[in-house]
Amino acid sequence: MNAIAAAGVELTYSDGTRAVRGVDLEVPEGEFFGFLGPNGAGKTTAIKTLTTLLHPTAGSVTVNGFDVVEEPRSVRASIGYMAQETSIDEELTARENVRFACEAYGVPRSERADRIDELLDLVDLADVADKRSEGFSGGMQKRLDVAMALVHRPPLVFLDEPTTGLDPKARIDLWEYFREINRQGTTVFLTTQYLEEADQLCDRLSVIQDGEIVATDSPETLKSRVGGDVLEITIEDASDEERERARRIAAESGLFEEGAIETTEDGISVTSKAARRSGTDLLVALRDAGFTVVGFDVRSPTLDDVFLAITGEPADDDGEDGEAAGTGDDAAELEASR
Ligand SMILES: Nc1ncnc2c1ncn2[C@@H]1O[C@H](COP(=O)(O)OP(=O)(O)OP(=O)(O)O)[C@@H](O)[C@H]1O
Repeated sequence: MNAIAAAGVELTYSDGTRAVRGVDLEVPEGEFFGFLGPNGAGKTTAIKTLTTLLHPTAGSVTVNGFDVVEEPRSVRASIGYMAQETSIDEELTARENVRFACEAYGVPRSERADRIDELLDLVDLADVADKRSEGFSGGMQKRLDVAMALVHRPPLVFLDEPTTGLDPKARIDLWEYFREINRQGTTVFLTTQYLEEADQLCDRLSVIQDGEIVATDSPETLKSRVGGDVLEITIEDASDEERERARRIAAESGLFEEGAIETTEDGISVTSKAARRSGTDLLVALRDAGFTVVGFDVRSPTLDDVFLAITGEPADDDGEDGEAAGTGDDAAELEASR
């Protein structure tokens, strides 16, 4: 069975913003599925629609076999949801927070103590179980949030940008817990703006841009669409003419038969399978043509490169930033939907 099945889902806010436009989605049970997109792409709106916090303006969604509009209570009882904003009470200890979540989700009293220990252990907070969560680092708070989302052993858990704002170490730690949850059989639906996160964790992912899914595939396949690594070269005197001259030299060098060669703000970029192999040859060709190269970098494709390759446009070309508008009305949305 599919854990999530969405067809033609639209979500238009009351001010007319079409945040989700015709999303079709199927997530089989057991999958680690990602929703990848830049700020304001519609990830949070989509996740709130799947978790019953917002009503779709059109289309249909079933989650664990329940219709999100007809059977919202059954949907909620069968999912865990870790929102972007933490749901922990800083006045309470880690254990008290998880106990509170057990009460909220109706975990039978006799099972609570064991469940709390098991979950605090899973997210490595057993040692600080009886400390007030006030002093917890961002990463510890997120881990506690994860534990609280899992108290009722949901077969499906939604994680909305769970590692945004964390340092790299805390992020990598969290990934391990997410993997473990998935290994134990829980379907995971994760939204993220980080390609690396999606790459590390997801079996499959959809790329969302301006409310529409523009690609769905495994991370490997998506990255391969970029067509190789990205070589970035910075030149001294990066006037329009000089950047264009450098671009032509790269294009005519014969070093990169397949791939894209473009001017950038301060030089050129080459996206090609041969980027690593032939990068130094290009440096020599540029030097011979009188250029002074002041920067040189070969890197794996990033989210922006995937976006560029898939859509032909940089990820945030339209300059939209949904963060402020996206978080301001959460309480009202929750109220309205209950
Ligand atoms: N309550 C709201 N009312 C009107 N427009 C909204 C509301 N919430 C979000 N939007 C708009 O809907 C679009 C999608 O926003 P959403 O928060 O879903 O994106 P996101 O991909 O989750 O971004 P972020 O990474 O910033 O959370 C944006 O254009 C945003 O400005």
